[in-house]
Amino acid sequence: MDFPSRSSVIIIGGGISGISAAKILAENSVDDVVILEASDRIGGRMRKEQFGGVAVELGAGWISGVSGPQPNPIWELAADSGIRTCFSDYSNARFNIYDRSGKIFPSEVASDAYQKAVDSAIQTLKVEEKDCDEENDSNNGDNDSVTTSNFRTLKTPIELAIDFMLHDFEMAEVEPISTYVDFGEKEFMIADERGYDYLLYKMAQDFLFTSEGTILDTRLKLNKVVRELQHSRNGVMVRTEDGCVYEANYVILSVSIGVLQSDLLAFDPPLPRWKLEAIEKCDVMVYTKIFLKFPYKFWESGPGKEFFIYAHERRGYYTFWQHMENAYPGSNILVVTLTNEESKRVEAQSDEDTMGEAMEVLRDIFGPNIPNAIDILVPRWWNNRFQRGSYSNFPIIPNLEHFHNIKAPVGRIFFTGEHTSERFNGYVHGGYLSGIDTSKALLEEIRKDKERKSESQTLLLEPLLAMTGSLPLSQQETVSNIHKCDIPTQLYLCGQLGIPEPIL
Ligand SMILES: Cc1cc2nc3c(=O)[nH]c(=O)nc-3n(C[C@H](O)[C@H](O)[C@H](O)COP(=O)(O)OP(=O)(O)OC[C@H]3O[C@@H](n4cnc5c(N)ncnc54)[C@H](O)[C@@H]3O)c2cc1C
Repeated sequence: MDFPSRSSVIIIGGGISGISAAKILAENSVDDVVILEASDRIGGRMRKEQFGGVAVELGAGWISGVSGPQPNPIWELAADSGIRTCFSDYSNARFNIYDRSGKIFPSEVASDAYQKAVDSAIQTLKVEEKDCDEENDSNNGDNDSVTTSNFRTLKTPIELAIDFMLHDFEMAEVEPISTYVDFGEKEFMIADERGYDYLLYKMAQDFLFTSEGTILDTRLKLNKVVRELQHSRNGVMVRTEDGCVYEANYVILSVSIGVLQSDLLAFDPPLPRWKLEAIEKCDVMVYTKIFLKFPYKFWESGPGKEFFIYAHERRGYYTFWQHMENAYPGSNILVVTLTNEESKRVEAQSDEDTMGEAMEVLRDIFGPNIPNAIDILVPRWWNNRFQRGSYSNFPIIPNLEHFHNIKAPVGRIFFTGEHTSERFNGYVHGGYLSGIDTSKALLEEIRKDKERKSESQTLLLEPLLAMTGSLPLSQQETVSNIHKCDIPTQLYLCGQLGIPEPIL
């Protein structure tokens, strides 16, 4: 029988949180860490793909909050790696709202609508705050039902505009206000052929890759879909879909909140109720960027025109558009962002149908004579079983117990990932910082464990040595050398010698 390979720590998932966790462990001399990654690459939700002649970011694309006194740490990593970025300001989108006849809302209407949306959002916050106070009331899972039901039936232009601002707020809901408080407001977009995930490869180059750039497969195992985690007496057994078994003293689980909510992973013993509740309470946002390539540019691309909004009665229907001229001049690519139910609907239909719908919208805005798109790229984050959504979305009013429980370890399984970041959930920097925090917590646990072991070793030795004289000579030698053995071996010897095991 093959024994499972054993290491100090297994990290499940090779996104930014898993890689930053591995880096901290490597820097602290925990050398036998193994990363099991389900897909054929590292990066997770940082993912570029070639489309229309350029590298587009299907997942994370922006570095948020780079203008505060203390910059977002990802901004520093980007600067160190020399990755190209460009300034991107979607706040101007509110002045480029088109109705279905292609007319732009007057700027006073847009400003007024924006103010009303802010007021309404504040109202919603108050309702959420009240809900939070009544925490134990049953939750029907429809957090924004007040907002949605109030605005779905409104039809006048100004009300329609408010609705689209609220949609924008919904998208922004994932951006905890604390990000701006800490790091400042400005956002930069990745505009580099190497992609956002290049930062991860740079970060991992010393411990996951050889100097020639090939993967150190003792440390990083790709295409390993973990299906089961089983606590054993002094570690965790991890089983993958291809039938392999790995064992470690500890596991860091960095899969997304969507995966935790799905049935991809089985736990033995099952996760405790408090953990399951925390996982269930966390919303998963689906956010989809659809890329369309055109033979030539027919949209405006001057200052303040990077983003535009389409106002349709159906909220969130091909609402939020961006051209890629700033990032990739001459690429003739438009991006439209969908969220939640619209994302799921579009994921379920053919790309051809999606292209047809998007073209209809663009013809409403720019008239019938614009050219057809020549290519489309529709990422499917919701249907990807290694993601099941785009990012976590906590209620705006945070519940500290919830945050505590979502990241708290269960036995020897430690949890990390953007959803475990109290302040920056939903973000790349949330993932990055959570990986660091989790590794530090694990290092502390390893230190305490060592202390406990040396105490219990003494505990074990004392009764054994006291008995030495009464043992036959052949066994006395075994006992005098027993301190050289690890605890499991000592326990085994106790059994062999008929000495009762001390309670450790
Ligand atoms: C469309 C989109 C746009 C975004 N835009 C931005 C943005 O502009 N700025 C920003 O800061 N953030 C953005 N984000 C969020 C950001 O991408 C994430 O917060 C961050 O990348 C999460 O990192 P993570 O390590 O927590 O998780 P992940 O990147 O999801 O890493 C988890 C890893 O676990 C692996 N895995 C899953 N299940 C298993 C299993 N059973 N066995 C083994 N491995 C498994 C996955 O394949 C994945 O590689 C965006 C995300 C999306 C999807």
